[in-house]
Amino acid sequence: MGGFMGSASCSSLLNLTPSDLGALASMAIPRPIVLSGPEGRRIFFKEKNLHLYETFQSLLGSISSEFDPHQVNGVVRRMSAIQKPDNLQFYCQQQLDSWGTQADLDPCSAFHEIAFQMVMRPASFDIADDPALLSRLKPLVDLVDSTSNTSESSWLPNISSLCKISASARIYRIIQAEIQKRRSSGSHKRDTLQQMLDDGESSFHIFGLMLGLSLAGARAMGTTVTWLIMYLASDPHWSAAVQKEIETLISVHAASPSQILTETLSSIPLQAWETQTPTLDLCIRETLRIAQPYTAVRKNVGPELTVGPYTIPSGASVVYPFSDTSINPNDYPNPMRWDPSREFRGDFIGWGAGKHACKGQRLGTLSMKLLVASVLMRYRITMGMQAPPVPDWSSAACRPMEKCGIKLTAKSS
Ligand code: HEM
Repeated sequence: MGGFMGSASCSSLLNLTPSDLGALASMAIPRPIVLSGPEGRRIFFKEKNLHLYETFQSLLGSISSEFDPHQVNGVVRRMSAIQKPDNLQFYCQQQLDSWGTQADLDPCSAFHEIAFQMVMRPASFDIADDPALLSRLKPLVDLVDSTSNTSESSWLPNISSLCKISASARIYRIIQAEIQKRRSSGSHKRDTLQQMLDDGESSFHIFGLMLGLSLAGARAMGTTVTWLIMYLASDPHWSAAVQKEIETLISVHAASPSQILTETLSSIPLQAWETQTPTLDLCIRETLRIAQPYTAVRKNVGPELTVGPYTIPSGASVVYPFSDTSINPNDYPNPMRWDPSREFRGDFIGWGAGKHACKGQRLGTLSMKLLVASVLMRYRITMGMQAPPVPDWSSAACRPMEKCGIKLTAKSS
């Protein structure tokens, strides 16, 4: 299977002229309040009147009036039966087969495609198995996602809402067609789409789930796994330690020495992935710290809040940039150095914190481990650089600061 990348731009979806854009840009809304420091962080993640979902509603525009991210939580919980290694490993194998014995990859896209597919798999087997459909869906989700980013949208909600409404409407039509197809085929699959249909959920709720999962999971996972692979490629010590750990896992679980790699990786139980890969866990944690330029957003839905000498009015938007701790030299000396053995002095917020902490942590971690294990066991990875690349914290896409590529060469060739 080849890749399924495509692109859609906001103005091409909406047919906006430059003067439309200018008029929309002039309709600014108040800037958000930025919290920082240990006390600001504590309030941001613990204060019950700071709502995530209220923010979602306003960021996604009017089409999302039925969008219910609470439901995403419930579904992610129900997904646990589906997030098994054998369900996900197939996609790593497919993608790696398409790369053959040698591949020069763009780090900004190669692993994002497979992350999108792995996140969609528990949601709908049909969507994840259809490269053409993924090619149509991913650029639209990317568009909704990019315009949802608070640091990049410059708080111009009028433009971004229009983009979101248009892209969301297209996603809705795609999902609706999938629902019709599943209903009319009479087939009964063991995915979340089927569970929701069996529970009598509306098309709009199913759309909300699909969009919610891909927004919450796909970009974060694509970015993290890309950086994890780039750091391992640049660090022989940690790369060797991770490989050794995976080899041990394989030797314990392989049915026979001749069993093919992909079959063995699929048959390693979830519990073993979760408890017997401490080195990989350290590498993932450090990558989440250094390569996640995320800004969390909330809305104060309660009465005004007092933070030291400051007031957060009712209705105000509040943000917490992860850079406040993740790359703060007081919390992490030499913060841009990737060092999985470092001591964590600040609060680790790689999966968020408090009641909105990531619900896809297990699925995300398992998917990343499977992908890294498949790549490391099959290929030699080189980056052709003296030093590891540096993540650009000024862009939500977290591109490397300098142009670089990932070269994979099959170990057997
Ligand atoms: C490496 C992969 C991932 C990373 C780094 C990540 C990170 C995060 C972070 C930092 C938050 C907190 C956001 C905030 O406080 O505003 C969050 C929330 C969330 N994540 Fe993830 N995530 C990942 C994968 C996934 C996946 C695969 C799914 C589901 C398929 C998922 C579902 C969610 C959901 C539903 C929430 C909101 C939880 C709530 O509001 O209670 N995430 N994630």
